[in-house]
Amino acid sequence: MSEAEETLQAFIEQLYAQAPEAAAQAAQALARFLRYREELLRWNERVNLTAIVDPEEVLTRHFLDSLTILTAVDPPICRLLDIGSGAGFPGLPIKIVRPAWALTLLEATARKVAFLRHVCQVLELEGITVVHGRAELLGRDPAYRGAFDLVTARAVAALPVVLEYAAPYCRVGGTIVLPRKGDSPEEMEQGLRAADQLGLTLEAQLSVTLPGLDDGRYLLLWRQHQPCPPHFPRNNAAILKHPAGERLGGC
Ligand SMILES: C[S@@+](CC[C@H](N)C(=O)[O-])C[C@H]1O[C@@H](n2cnc3c(N)ncnc32)[C@H](O)[C@@H]1O
Repeated sequence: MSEAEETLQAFIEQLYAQAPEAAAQAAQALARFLRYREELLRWNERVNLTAIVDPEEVLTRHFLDSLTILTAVDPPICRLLDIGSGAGFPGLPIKIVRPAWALTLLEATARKVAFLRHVCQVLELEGITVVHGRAELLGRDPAYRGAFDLVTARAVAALPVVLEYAAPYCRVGGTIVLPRKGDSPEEMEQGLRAADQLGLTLEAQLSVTLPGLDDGRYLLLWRQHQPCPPHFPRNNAAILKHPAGERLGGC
């Protein structure tokens, strides 16, 4: 077993420590991760899904990195939405170790959606909905509005933009967890102003260190303390041109 595999296994075993039949559940989860990696790298040869192609790095930079979200929030049951999921990160690794959660993967790019549908079938996981669509459009649909306990999005957009994508989906009292890296102080400040407009409060900033990779990752944990105002999300042109929290010019 490689070093990265051992680290992933140890992390999974820790997550299952309290569960009955912990060893069997951890072994099943690890087997799913290895199958997931196999499918990801096989598809990636003909469909561009990820720039991370080293098998060890898939385990750390994709799987372990996704699982660190559970160090911030880990309810027994949860409706989880992963926005801009790409090849499934961070939503699908979380689902592998928390199979009772209901997961929705939202992704705008058709080839990634095709991979997500394929890999969910191969992994034989129930309770996953893969949606081909754009966050700023679906966020206006009453069926999705305030319908999730936990919303995640990794590497999707600048902080104020991703907050506007995420807040409309989060129920009051629910949580948004964003894995981030390298936000400037200005982006962070604008994110805080955006949060204010979107009914969110920043509850925690938790640093994350992956094995052999101390590259300044952190999780931002936001609470939806009041409903997201109905005029959000705006259309994408407006979101990108005038991100929420933007300082207005003038004298
Ligand atoms: C850099 S990739 C990150 C993928 C994955 N979250 C990860 O961390 O590996 C960004 C993904 O977000 C998707 N995306 C960007 N904007 C989106 C939007 N408005 N709605 C849905 N998906 C979006 C893109 O298609 C792309 O797959």
